Amino acid sequence: MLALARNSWCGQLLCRVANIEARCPFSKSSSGGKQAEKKGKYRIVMVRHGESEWNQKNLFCGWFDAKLSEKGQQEACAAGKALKDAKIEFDVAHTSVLTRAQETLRAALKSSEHKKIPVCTTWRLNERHYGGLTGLNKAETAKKFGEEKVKIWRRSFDTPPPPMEKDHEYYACIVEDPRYKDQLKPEEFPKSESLKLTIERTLPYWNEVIVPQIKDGMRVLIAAHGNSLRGVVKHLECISDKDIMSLNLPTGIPFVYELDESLKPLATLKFLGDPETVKKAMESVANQGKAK
Ligand SMILES: O=C(OP(=O)(O)O)[C@H](O)COP(=O)(O)O
Repeated sequence: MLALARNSWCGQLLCRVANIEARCPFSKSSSGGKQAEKKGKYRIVMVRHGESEWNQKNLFCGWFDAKLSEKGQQEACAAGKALKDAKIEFDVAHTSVLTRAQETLRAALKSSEHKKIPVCTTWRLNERHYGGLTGLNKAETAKKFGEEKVKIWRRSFDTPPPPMEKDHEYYACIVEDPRYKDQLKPEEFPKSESLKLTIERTLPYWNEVIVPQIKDGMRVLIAAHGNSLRGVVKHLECISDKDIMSLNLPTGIPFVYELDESLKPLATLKFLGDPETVKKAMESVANQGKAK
């Protein structure tokens, strides 16, 4: 069953050839000083895309296909430089179907002067579907519904935002996007997703496509989104449903996991960036839901 599913997902992947230190302040164990980094049997690197035009305007984005802002493009190039400085190379990359993640991947690989590698795209790495909130300003939504409510919509584990109905301004451009035609039946299309639901469709791809590649010794890079990556981080680090609420991933700063033979992280995620910058960027993401 799983093997079949794996083949079918692989078949659906749009694989193409692309031309393309700081510790995480989130975890107590991440604040440590200058101990030598332990090297794992395997390594995985992930990056949330650079700032998008909708991140810049502080809008709930989800499956809307926003492009990178100019700052986001610079962040993507800086991510590539950080990877190059850390001498980290890849054999394969995975990304979502959304332009902001793909642009980030392309720019990062280019600025790191990386060799051409296969790039696999899948809707399973898409950002969570933000439902009826899509296109709304986060601060204005907090003013209208209260910061607590917005925090629940943004960060609770299993409360999805209100559904996106057919008359929603962005319904048609998302549901009728031809990139989903062979991947999702109309009835399978999410109307909104909690982190739990996002994990339920991301993890099978992680387990069936990415894990086998890592175990085959391939060096893997994932360029995706704030919440699809929070799901992967939650899974890898076995973070509780409650504690995951306080993880806010910054845009455009790659993070690395050293993994043991069973793919258990040796330590929490390590950002390739200045600790103070990473901390501020994480706080800034958390504060997007404040009424201001
Ligand atoms: O589309 C989004 O995420 P993305 O910018 O990582 O793709 C969301 O709007 C992120 O918002 P959140 O940080 O309020 O969950």
